[in-house]
Amino acid sequence: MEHPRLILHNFLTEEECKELEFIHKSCSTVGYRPNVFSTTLSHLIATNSAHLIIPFLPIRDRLKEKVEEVFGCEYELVTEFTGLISWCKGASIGWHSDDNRSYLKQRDFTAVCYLNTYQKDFEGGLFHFQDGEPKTIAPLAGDAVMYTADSRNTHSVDEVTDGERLTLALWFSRDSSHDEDAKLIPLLSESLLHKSNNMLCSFLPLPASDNMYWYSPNQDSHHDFGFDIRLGRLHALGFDVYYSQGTRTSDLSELQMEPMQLARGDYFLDHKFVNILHALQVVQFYFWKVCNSGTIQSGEVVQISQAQLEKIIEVKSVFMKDPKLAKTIFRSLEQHSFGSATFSAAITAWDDYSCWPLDSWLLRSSQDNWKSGTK
Ligand SMILES: O=C(O)CCC(=O)C(=O)O
Ligand SMILES: [Fe+2]
Repeated sequence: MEHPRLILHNFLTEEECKELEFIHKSCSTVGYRPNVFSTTLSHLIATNSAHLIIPFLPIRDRLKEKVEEVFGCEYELVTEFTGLISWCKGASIGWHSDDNRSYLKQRDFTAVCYLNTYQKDFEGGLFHFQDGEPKTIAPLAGDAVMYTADSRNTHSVDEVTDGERLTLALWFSRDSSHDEDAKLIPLLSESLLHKSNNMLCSFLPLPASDNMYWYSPNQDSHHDFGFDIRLGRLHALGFDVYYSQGTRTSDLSELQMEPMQLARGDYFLDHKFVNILHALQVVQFYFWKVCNSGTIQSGEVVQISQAQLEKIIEVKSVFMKDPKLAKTIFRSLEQHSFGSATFSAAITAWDDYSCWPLDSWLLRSSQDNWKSGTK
């Protein structure tokens, strides 16, 4: 093959795409390029969200097997990197091959799964190969593209002009010293060991350092411009954030660890979240699982007072220097409806989702999903 590559339609189900989208919109941090956001497996473990790596594992194995088969690999590959990557308005990448840096030479194969769809969820963002066929790929949720990481597959991605273009990206290597599992397993056992007995079943997120969540239009982590992406995502979905103690005593890195409440219009949702990351996870869970069920009833809400409103505005002035920009960056082309009663139901459902019994986890980790990391 002059240009070893393959496109597979419907490689992922719609449900798999939606679950990964939920994880990304709950947990992403600022990425390695402007207007790009990423969620890595090590980040999920480090933020006490290890249960969220589970949906990745079977997909990762399926992809690796497919790549080995398609490219006729004679020995087993290792997964070098697995991550969710989203490109928002303004993101693009010029012609390159994926092994074009000295520290990327171990990358032999690339697999990109599209988790959402061109002209439905975002505008722009077409993928092009420089030579050979197919030349241009319009991302379609569920499709996977696989290619060798060398210069036979030089490619580019057009600038995204609206919405958020989301992919699951993996790189595979022949060099077993670059196996990402070898890094993840110690992190994972550490994270599980530190859970006290009565916490075994619940994963409450622990935010990473606050600058990992700070979007800045010109890539410096300057807190005078840009916004906190957790608040930005909440804001784009119509929520404000309330800390009962206000912001006077805390800076951003302290505040992100504090319990808080969500506000919407002139009322509160009557629930205390352990921190802003927890609130974001529940909100994203709601929009993934519940909001499409329709009926909007009034639920448990509390009227906001003037003094409380002032605290909300204060939080915004710390976390969001540029609210308009946050809405542009995280604009969804889909419309979302919201019902506070169905939201209460989502809080309970989310507790079940984030409750991963340790026994079955350990059982699973000793089985084939992790075989390459433990051999
Ligand atoms: O998202 C894509 O379609 C490809 C992205 C890419 O080329 C890269 O991350 O190296
Ligand atoms: Fe690339």
